[in-house]
Amino acid sequence: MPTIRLVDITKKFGKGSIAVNHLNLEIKDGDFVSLLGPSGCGKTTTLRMIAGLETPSEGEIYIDDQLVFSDAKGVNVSPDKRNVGFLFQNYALWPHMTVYKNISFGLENMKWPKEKIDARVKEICQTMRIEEYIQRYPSELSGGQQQRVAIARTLAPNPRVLLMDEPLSNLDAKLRNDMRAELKRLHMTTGATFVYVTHDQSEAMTLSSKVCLIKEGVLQQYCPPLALYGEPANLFCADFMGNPTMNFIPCHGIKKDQAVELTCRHFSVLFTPNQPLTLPAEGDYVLGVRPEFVKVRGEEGIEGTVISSLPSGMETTLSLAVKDITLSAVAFGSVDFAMDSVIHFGFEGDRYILFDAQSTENLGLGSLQILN
Ligand SMILES: Nc1ncnc2c1ncn2[C@@H]1O[C@H](COP(=O)(O)OP(=O)(O)OP(=O)(O)O)[C@@H](O)[C@H]1O
Repeated sequence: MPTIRLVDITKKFGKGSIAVNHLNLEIKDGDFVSLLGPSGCGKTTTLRMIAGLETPSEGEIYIDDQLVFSDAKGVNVSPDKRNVGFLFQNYALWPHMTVYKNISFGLENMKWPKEKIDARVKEICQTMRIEEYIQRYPSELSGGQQQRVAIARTLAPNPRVLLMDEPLSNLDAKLRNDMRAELKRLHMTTGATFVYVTHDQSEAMTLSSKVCLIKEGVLQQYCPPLALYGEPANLFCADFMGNPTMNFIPCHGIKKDQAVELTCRHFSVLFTPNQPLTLPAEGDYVLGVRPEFVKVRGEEGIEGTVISSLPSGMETTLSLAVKDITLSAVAFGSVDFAMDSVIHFGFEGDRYILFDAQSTENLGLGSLQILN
């Protein structure tokens, strides 16, 4: 049973500007969904429409099969009746209240009995590992501790759905990592549905069970993060996921039975698709190669010059030039390649992607064989 369903949701601000364009999305019970995309693509607007803080221009929203918004039927359930919790970037705790009071206050407003409130506050403080700060004021806590209190406050009423808008963006890198792990653990233990706005692809990648990648208000792809990484729907999705980013090599292709001979300016390769493809006799393509699939070898393969080599301990990121084509490569382990040295590289496996140069769509995955 889906928890949240958006049906053909559009949001227009003023006259021309369309923030969200005919969005259809089904978020299943217990999912951890990230709304991901560049600044201004409509992530926050989408989250706020689910919460009831923004009114869609068109479409319908269901939460737990209850219709909470419909322009056609004139339904618009108020935010406090949607049984969702929100956590925003500026999670302002009440400075004049202790941690205990910050958490209990909302429950008191909901007319919970006193003993139940007390038990719940203690329980949630234990879950968030903030029991020892229960009598402190926010000013006596670190940023990470304050953030944990804010999460505890949001989770206290047991919302089935937790909506979060870049909740970690004010924290430093180390704390952000700790809080990511905390959120993931929390998602497992509460069994709640999390909807999480971020513009950080690595955050979406590591946290979510599904990623909803949006560009200019239009949904590009909605799938588990590894599927988005390995089988991006188009060039935009491929480029957005991964760091260093995917190599895109423009080429001209001529069909050879099931395979395509690709001429990429300074070298040619034979692309053999994993599944049969229907392709024209000739066409323009973009070959997508993840940096980890550029395999640096001894003396065989395509010749490249090392522009830069960045060993980081576990892996080494290389920038290679094949005349005027620049490629990134990631080699496992700490290997320092000398600047300007000549190396050779090849291709292994079957995760290379053929994109249509015009439509930018992913046509299929396959393997590569160097021809010259
Ligand atoms: N109240 C508003 N009035 C007019 N335009 C708005 C309003 N709120 C958002 N927009 C516009 O709608 C579009 C989507 O905004 P939104 O805040 O949803 O993007 P976002 O993906 O969350 O961006 P960011 O990552 O920068 O927060 C943007 O072009 C924005 O300028």
